[in-house]
Amino acid sequence: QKQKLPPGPLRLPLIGSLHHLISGANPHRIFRDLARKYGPIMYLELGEVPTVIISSPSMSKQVLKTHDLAFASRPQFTSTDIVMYNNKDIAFAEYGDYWKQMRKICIMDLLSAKMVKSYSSIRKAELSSVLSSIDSVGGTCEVNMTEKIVRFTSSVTCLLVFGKLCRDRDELINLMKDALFLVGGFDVGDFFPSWKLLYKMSGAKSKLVKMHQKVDSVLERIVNEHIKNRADGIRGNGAYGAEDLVDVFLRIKENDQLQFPITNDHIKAAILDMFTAGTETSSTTIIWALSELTKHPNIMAKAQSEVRQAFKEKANFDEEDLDNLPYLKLVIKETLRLHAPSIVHRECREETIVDGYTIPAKATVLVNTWAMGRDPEIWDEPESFIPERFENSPVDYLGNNYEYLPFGAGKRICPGMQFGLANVKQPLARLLYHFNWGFPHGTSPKDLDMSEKSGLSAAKEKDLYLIAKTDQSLDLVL
Ligand code: HEM
Repeated sequence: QKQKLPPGPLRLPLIGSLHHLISGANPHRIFRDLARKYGPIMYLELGEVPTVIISSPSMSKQVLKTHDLAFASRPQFTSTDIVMYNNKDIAFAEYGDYWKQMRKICIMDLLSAKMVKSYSSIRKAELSSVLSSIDSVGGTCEVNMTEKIVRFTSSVTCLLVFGKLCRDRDELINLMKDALFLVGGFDVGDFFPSWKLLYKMSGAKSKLVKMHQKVDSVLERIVNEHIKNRADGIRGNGAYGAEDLVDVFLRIKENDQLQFPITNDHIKAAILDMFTAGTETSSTTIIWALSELTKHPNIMAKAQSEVRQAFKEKANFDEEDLDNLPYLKLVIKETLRLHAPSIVHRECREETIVDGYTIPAKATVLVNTWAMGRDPEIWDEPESFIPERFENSPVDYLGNNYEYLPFGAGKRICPGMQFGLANVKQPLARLLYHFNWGFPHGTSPKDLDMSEKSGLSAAKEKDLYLIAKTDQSLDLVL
């Protein structure tokens, strides 16, 4: 029987639909514009790779719920294969028993609610140091808030993963940043998997291999230090005496019931996931929220008044109290509508019929969550930042509302959701509590550039510079 592929633009010989991507615009915008013409399930060929773009809630539900199992794999890229130890991590692993084992460890042992709570002291201490550094500028000079926030989320991840053994933190953070950059990029060879020579010719492969060797030697050294400490009877290398994530893995490694025994490579790959999947996503959300708040002074005033009221006469900034900030929660939800990671990547495991169309096995399936977050068919005034739209609304980010999928949905939904939200909520609350915010001299909210970078996390392209004046009348110290 002849396949009926979804509709899509004309494909050129050899390059298929790749010419649509050469304009340099962000892929999520290009796909949104094409979908307006060809519909919410659209077929492209990016070089040799059959690709299906999904852009509506009902089609997303088909892919992420009705046929969840058929779409539970990830496309495999040269870059992740090299950097992630042959995709031995969680985020890029193919669907199968190995991924199931690693994901279970991630959910039960690394990112459970109990563990997320136990990371609170790390968050608090790192945040205090960021706040003091902002305060030290004294409200006179502009502060690069992008730099401060990226440093905060990377430091929290470093301490969480490597504990006290995270000695050369700056070096490690920079190294991870480089590795992340390489993983985020497409290589031309990924579009032409049968042309092996292209990988070599593009030069990207040798760059990746060199970077991987550099990262690997640092990670190997740190993992081995943990192994030595364990052999010497030191069980908790964590920043505050408990286990760090490498300790947790080494403990699990000793369990001989595991279907796939854990090696150093598995540990290093999972560690890299914490940086690639967890760090930029959290910092991007904080930066966008702060940008939207400073751009909208009325919303800022409302959120700030809620935070200051909630912590009035408190002795401490306890994480439990952050649950009593309903307006801040709406601000975060609205930020995640407009500025969530742009596209959810999946791979079709077996030929599947969706809405009467054939999705071929091995096709890459991209759910354009960014486009749905701004679809005028779904949202009133979709381009405006209105936290109140989520007030008394049942729509949440738990993966059941297919118009709003900041953490994805189904089998591969983000396992770091609670950790990510904790990493976003606390810094935002404290930044609003302690400081009054303004724009650098001569600029105003309308000058704030809100364009995004290309890339999965849809981060803000230009760094956010603000003036932060410490409000001396408040009870809590930095
Ligand atoms: C605001 C913060 C975050 C956002 C918006 C976010 C978003 C996402 C999205 C959209 C996916 C793809 C889901 C899918 O395919 O359906 C994902 C996957 C993933 N995320 Fe997050 N994430 C965040 C924070 C974190 C954190 C803090 C961690 C861990 C430290 C983390 C670890 C992961 C992992 C391991 C995966 C892959 C899961 C799998 O393939 O089974 N994320 N995330």
